[in-house]
Amino acid sequence: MADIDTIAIAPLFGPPSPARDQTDLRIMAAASGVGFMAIRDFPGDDRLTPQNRARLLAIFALPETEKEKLLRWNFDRTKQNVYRGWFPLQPTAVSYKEGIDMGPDIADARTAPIGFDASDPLCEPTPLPLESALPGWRQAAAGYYKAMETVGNALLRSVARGLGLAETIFDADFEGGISTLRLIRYPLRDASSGVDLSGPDFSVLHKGETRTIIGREHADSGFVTLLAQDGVEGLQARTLAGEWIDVPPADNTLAVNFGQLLERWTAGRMRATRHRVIAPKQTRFSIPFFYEPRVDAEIAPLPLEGADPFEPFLYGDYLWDTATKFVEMSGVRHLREPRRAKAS
Ligand SMILES: O=C(O)CCC(=O)C(=O)O
Ligand SMILES: [Fe+2]
Repeated sequence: MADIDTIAIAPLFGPPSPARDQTDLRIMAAASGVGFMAIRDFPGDDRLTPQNRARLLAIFALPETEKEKLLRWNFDRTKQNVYRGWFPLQPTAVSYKEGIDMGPDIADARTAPIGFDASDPLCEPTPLPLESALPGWRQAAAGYYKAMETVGNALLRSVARGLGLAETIFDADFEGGISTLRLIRYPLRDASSGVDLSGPDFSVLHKGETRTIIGREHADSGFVTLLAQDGVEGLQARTLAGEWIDVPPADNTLAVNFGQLLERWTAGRMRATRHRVIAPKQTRFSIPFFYEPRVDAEIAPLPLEGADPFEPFLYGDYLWDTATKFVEMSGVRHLREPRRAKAS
């Protein structure tokens, strides 16, 4: 049975060394094999203590009226924001979760970072709770965002080296990136919500026990996802052989999976692994960080031997196409036109 490797990645933050080469190899093996790994031992890993996670997750304790102020347009037509902000529980959806999506503006007060386009919903500002409602929360979220960007950068270079490419090959595309920090709460599903939970969409057998699905099977769309689980199990990854394996939570550790963009970019050398969440016996929280390029990055074939060429595309166009298929983004697809017309 495939296992998920836990890799101490400190060597990635130092000069070239045999230990760094070894780390690159392990990351490459995880990315091209099961497509999941766990990482620990990196700058900012102290942000992943139970106490520091709790500071970010305190947003869920806000009164409903405060959370409603952060809703997106598809859930509240009086709002302007369509991409960033709050998504509420959708009782009849397979994914039973609520939360918030936050962009780079939470960590960088500059109004026009590189690649920024004010007319693009993918660059819109994040609606945030008032400082007085949650003192210190904004600062904690900004610090967390920056720490994850640093980890993402280090993985980016490791992936480049692992592919045998110049380690800086991706750098320019990620300067001014539009990564998303998401906070998720999965409450216990209300049995009286009118959904028949017995169907195969909604429940699976796990170690002889029937478990409800609360996070629908999917692959992430971006480059790499850095996921902090809050001590409660439930996350599962699908192996190449098609079996589901548990991705257990661990303090000061991030579960890492690779996204569809990376899979496409590397002609399948790195795997965008499908994953899902099955319901634990208590409320579950998680903190994914989707590490992403800038909105106007042109994704073009890499100089990889034997890789099939593809038509270059703009990251923003690809992201909109992919992201608007997720249930929390339903109904917004028509609000953004591709920035580059497809060659016909
Ligand atoms: O909650 C989790 O552990 C997984 C979340 C996830 O897969 C996602 O938000 O893309
Ligand atoms: Fe995911």
